[in-house]
Amino acid sequence: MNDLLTGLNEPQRQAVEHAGSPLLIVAGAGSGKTRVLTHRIAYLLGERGAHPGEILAITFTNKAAAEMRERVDALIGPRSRAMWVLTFHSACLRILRREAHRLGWKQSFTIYDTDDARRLLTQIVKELGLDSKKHSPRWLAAEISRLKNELIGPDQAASSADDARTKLVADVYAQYDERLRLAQAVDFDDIIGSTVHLFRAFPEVAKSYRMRFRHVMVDEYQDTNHAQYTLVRELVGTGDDRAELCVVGDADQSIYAFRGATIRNIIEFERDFPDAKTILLEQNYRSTQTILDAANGVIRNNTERGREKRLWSDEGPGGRILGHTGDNEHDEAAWVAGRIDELVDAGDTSFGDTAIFYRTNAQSRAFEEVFVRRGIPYKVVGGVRFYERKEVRDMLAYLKLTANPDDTVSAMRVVNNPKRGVGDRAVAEVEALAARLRISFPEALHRADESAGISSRARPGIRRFCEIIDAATELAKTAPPEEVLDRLIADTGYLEGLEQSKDPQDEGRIENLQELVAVAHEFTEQVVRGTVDDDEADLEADVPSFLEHVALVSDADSIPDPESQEGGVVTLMTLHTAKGLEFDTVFLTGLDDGLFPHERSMNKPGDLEEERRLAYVGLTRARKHLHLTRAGTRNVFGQPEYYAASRFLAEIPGDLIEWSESAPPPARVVKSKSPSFGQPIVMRNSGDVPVLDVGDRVTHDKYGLGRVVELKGSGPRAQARIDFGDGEPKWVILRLAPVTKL
Ligand SMILES: Nc1ncnc2c1ncn2[C@@H]1O[C@H](COP(=O)(O)OP(=O)(O)OP(=O)(O)O)[C@@H](O)[C@H]1O
Ligand SMILES: [Mg+2]
Repeated sequence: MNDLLTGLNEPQRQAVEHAGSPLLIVAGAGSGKTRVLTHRIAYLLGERGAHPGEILAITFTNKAAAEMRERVDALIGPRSRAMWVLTFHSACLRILRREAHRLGWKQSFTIYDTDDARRLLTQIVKELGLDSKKHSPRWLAAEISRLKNELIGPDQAASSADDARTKLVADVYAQYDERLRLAQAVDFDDIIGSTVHLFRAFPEVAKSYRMRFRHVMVDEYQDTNHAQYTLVRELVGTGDDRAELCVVGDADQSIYAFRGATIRNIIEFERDFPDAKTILLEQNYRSTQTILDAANGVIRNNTERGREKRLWSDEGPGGRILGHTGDNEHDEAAWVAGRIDELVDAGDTSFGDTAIFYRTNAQSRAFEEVFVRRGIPYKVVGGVRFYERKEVRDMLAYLKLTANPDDTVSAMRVVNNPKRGVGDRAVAEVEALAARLRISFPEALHRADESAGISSRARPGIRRFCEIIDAATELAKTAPPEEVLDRLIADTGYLEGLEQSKDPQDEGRIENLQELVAVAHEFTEQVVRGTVDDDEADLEADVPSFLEHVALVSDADSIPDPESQEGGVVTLMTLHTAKGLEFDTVFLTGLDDGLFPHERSMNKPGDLEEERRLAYVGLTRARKHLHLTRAGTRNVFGQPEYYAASRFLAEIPGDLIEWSESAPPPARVVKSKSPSFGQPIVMRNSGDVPVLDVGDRVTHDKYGLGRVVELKGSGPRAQARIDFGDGEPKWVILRLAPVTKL
């Protein structure tokens, strides 16, 4: 059989070979959907004569995109560069940058993230004289986002508004839209919506992309919203010249309803493409049957489901799922840590192949504390992100102004930060000037000197601010982003302020700024080396490209590579981030009713079903060792709160789970080096890690005699791969494993 088709089962092979009509692959978790996409790309290139430039593959995160590219790279080599393997947002941005002029935009338009957008809304709420408690910017942002995801513009929102609430939203939306435009900025939803608009307003542009991308593929299709779906339809077309489309998804894993994702997309797919072929994949290659049975037991309780699926696995039943109810969250975390040590110790898993999932970011803390104490290497994905820190955002605001002189939100953020005598009153005066001349706020700052309406006390500060921005803008024309940042950090006096501060936190802030410069430097290096994306990316080592890179960073991008360090690190993340990933060992934690399912979701059946899908996603990430834990009692604002067991636990057939009592976690006791002493000794400390060479003969308390075949790491990280004569040699961490040299 063809090389590109080996390692695929029959329906997978069909999906890879299918040509012509649109293809929909709906299949459960771990059935090889992503694998099919990757092989399909390779097959298109290798067998069907497609050029890499004709391929557009959409994945959900930048990280997934990088992985897919890597796999294709391994299959076909550097030719893969010309493919577009991107998220919806990166692909649309790339298109928008090229076509900006058609929409009357400057090419250097700015992206407003959630925080920027909320600031702008706060400002609008204030200006419209609304009560921000009753109409919170957060709520308004969600309402506007919902409209945008449905491709409803401000005019349409206004004309269909029929009560006070919808009218108010429409008013704010119109203002918001205008202000974005004035600031030459787009929010995340606009990135998609404007691309759809571009294709609709300029059919010839749509056609040129359709002629270019003859093969369009979308992973995690269940999480696309209406705007994204429409984009795909516009791009692929429905006429004679339509491109080949292949989408893969699982309705049971749809977990982004709050971002407008809807199962409707699968129904619409079959309506818009009546000749679409649907392929089902039923064999799961990831998990043991026990894990699948548990996942099926849970998801079965949802009424809103796609097709009935009968997922099965060839992996055998595997071990039982282990459950633990802690006395509190610290006990829960300690049990998890104990269990990780136990598994790693026995050579049954590595840190890098272990993940901890929870419902909300705040839950990571208890785990971090115990991991630090026990020396378990770990990484928390998400949480308070680097780019959300105040000092980082401040500097990025300065940087954004060098790329886009009309960026109002950024200018308002930093015009008096560090303080330079431009107080609230002066800001209001400049705003009034901007409104009078219908220009952006930063432009009004530049014209403050000509206007009588600006108080003279604020003028020197405004002038200084404009000088700093102008000088950096000039520099940005030729210098890489890290140099511009360096200059800004110095010119603004921001660093000086932090250095002179007595606040101990400010030291950390200085480090964060250094880190930001380092990130920019790394970005430049990557671009120069050409490792970032392809030759067609229009990507340069300049400020706009760097800002775009920063704007599109997502939590999932920082998921550590299992191979990145010796033995890797345990990954902690929310369930939402876990989508599409797999790990040998999984701990699904915090299974307390009110926490998971989240209490906000408990009154609405639709929301509860979404939580259940989230549980299904979590359960199906595990290959071999699945653990379910809860705390029962948790500290909430310093008070113990009692929780009942998550209702999802009761949905898992009882005989699949082996519960341990809320006893202290098994003490880490390692048997004596020489079993004949029979006396347990406490865990090795790093002092007595045995020094081994390849070829040495050893004895392991559990596995018996073995021979060292490979070594890596040193000190407490030293690991040995030992052949015990019973199949694959096992990796053990010498600090932990009961191994003695003979
Ligand atoms: N035919 C096959 N033979 C061997 N292994 C396979 C086969 N198909 C898939 N796998 C493996 O099964 C695992 C799950 O595959 P993949 O991640 O593609 O599934 P998925 O359907 O995309 O899952 P999810 O719904 O979680 O995104 C991967 O490790 C993959 O390499
Ligand atoms: Mg997948």
